[in-house]
Amino acid sequence: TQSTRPQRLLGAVQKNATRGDPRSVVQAIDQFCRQKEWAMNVGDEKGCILDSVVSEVNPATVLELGTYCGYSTVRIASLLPPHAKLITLEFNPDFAAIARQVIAWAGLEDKVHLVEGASGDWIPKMTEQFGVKTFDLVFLDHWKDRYLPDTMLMEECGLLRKGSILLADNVICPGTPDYLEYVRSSPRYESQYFKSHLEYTKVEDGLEKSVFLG
Ligand SMILES: Cc1ccc(Cc2cc(O)c(O)c(C(=O)NC/C=C/[C@H]3O[C@@H](n4cnc5c(N)ncnc54)[C@H](O)[C@@H]3O)c2)cc1
Ligand SMILES: [Mg+2]
Repeated sequence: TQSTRPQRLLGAVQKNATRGDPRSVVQAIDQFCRQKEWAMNVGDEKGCILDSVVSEVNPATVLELGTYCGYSTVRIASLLPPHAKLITLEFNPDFAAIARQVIAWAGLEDKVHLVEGASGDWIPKMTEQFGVKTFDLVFLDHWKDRYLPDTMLMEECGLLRKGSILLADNVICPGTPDYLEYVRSSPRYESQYFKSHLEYTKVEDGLEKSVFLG
């Protein structure tokens, strides 16, 4: 039977990356996506912006919405301080299975909790299930029409505190117009746009960093 693109991406990691070396896992995926098959990872260019925000925030608790194959999960987890926790939500079981193996190849299982399920169901359960009071950093990279409802849900559930950072991928391409309008016009957020390109292409895209003001 035919393999899937995520399965071929995992194969490239297992073939070209060194076990326990997150940077080599990231490099293997970027090489696969540039030379073999495009895939919707945040990529190397926007990935550098993601890295700089993670390093600046130095978060103890991170939520990622939309794991896909675990590329950004590995980038983020590799920069976390000891005892920090990254919870990543993925509702497609096939993608979740691939991501678990990519995260394991990088040797980051202890820092990552991959939850198989939908953000709308799991955001309200974060505190009771994982003992998380608030998130220091949230990386949004799931279906683009879920960014706004999930942000409002996180506010309602008290998961954001004064200074929590939301970092959103693809605010230009594919685009998240309702989310962008909300975080840029709401007095409860201070937003900043980081211009970049759609992963592995010359098409404009960017990340929006929004600080929750409480
Ligand atoms: C027109 C066009 C098409 C594609 C592109 C290129 C392009 C570039 C990009 O960086 C992109 O992130 C995307 C994109 O569509 N990303 C959607 C990513 C979803 C992943 O998250 C999972 N998921 C989706 N909703 C949920 C949810 N509620 N709870 C839990 N997991 C969820 C899915 O199971 C997938 O694992 C597309 C650009 C332009
Ligand atoms: Mg994306």
